[in-house]
Amino acid sequence: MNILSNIGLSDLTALLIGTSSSFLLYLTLKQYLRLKPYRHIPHPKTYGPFRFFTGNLKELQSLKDDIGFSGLILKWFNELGPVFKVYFFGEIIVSVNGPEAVKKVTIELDLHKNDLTYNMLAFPYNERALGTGLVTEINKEKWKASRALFNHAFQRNVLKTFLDEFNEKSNLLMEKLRSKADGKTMVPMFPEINKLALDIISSVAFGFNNDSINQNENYLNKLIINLLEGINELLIDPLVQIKPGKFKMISEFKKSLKELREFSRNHINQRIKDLENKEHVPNDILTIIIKNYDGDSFEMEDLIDQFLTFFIAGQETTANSLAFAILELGRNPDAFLKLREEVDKYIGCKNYISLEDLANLEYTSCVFKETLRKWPPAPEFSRKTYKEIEINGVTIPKNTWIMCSPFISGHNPEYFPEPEEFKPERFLSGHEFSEKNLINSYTFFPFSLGPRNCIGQNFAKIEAKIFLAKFALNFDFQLNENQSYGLKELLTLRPKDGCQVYLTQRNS
Ligand code: HEM
Repeated sequence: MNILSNIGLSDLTALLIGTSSSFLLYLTLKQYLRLKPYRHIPHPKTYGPFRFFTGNLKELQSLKDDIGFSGLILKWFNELGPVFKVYFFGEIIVSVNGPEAVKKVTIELDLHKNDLTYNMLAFPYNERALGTGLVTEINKEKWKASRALFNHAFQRNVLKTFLDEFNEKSNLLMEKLRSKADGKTMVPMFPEINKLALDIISSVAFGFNNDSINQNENYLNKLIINLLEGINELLIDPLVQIKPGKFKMISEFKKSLKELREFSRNHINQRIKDLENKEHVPNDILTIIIKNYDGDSFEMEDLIDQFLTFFIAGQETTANSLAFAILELGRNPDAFLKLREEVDKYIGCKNYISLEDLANLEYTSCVFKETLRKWPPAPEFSRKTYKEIEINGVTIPKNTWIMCSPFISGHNPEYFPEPEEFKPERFLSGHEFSEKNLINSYTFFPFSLGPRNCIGQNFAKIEAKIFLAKFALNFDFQLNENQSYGLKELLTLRPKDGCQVYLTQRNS
């Protein structure tokens, strides 16, 4: 007789109940032990019948677009203070805030990047995307070697040699915008600025004329958009891979990634060949990298990772911040007039803006900084503790995912009174806040700090100031009142409705 037939229905039920209870007990114990070392760190209120497990998942899942993840953690910071944890299942993130904490994490302890977050950019859907590029390289020694190579290419004296490209691409965009400046055509500025940023990085970093500004739909632009969308989906929903409704998007993602890597490979190979044949090549960032290329330490796939990294890091962030800048200038016409007064005085009718001219544009710089304070495109960055550490008197265990937030700091009224107001003046030298040293590297850090700060910050500042100056010299504008001023927070922070304006050619 089969042994199972001897077991009655009630025995089976008892067995099932017993097994499930043991499993639940096991899960509870596991979660208890996981949370135990963090019990002393406050966390936001949790909701739902399984909140012991799901933690703060419910609030994270019901994020309002207008606030975004950054707005939510700002709310939690205001409720809980400088060090708090957020958790869902076994994942625990400790948010640390305040100048001392930021200095400790980024400089004094120089913590490693957190592999969990950066792996989603490096190898999303088990495909090689940004791979071991500069942003996503976790191994410190390998990262150091590539950073040393790139540092040279991003020095101001090297960037100076690319000013023609920065000017030329901005002029092209101004020309295109002039054709729409009838006061009636609604112009979505974000996609236009995005194309500008793509064309500049293509030309300055990789020496090719992408010309997306003059095209409605650009091949490279489309591939990059598909790539970012795929990564974004994964970041907000780790279960996306098993959802049939998302299969098409994932397949588009994989196809675009393959094409992008192929495009990069061909371009790099061509440049290597041209250099070997002593052909004339542009003295761009790619040439600098290849000339310094050490075959022992870099493979072609590594170079492709870097190529893609610069395309993405160099485009999204700057484009987002410039779209926010136009939105803020539209809502603060006095600031726009001051900026224009300055560019009229120092640039006037010059078509070419030099580094010396840029140095005179102090108010324009302040407008860019104030935009980055309110709307840092990379609103958080994460690190991992490699040993137990103490921050603000709070012990944080080894192997903890730590988060620092330029967004929280930028909205802290202690350093930035009336943080919701757009006041570029607070960054003027001699202003009471700069005098009191309230605004410093540890309260304002949109480009991060320490060894892993943004290598492209000078690049971004040049691009931003040239664009803003030329825009103010050429146009008057009104915002489309019907647009939302909310946030869209995916991989980066951007204006929800993409900054819609009506342009008119300026009456001088
Ligand atoms: C407004 C514009 C920009 C902002 C706000 C910004 C912000 C940042 C931040 C916060 C980081 C640190 C990220 C982290 O720790 O995970 C970073 C890293 C990086 N950024 Fe930017 N970025 C901007 C523009 C650019 C541009 C124009 C480029 C290239 C041309 C660039 C290339 C990079 C690279 C390669 C890294 C990684 C550096 C490393 O780890 O060594 N960024 N950026």
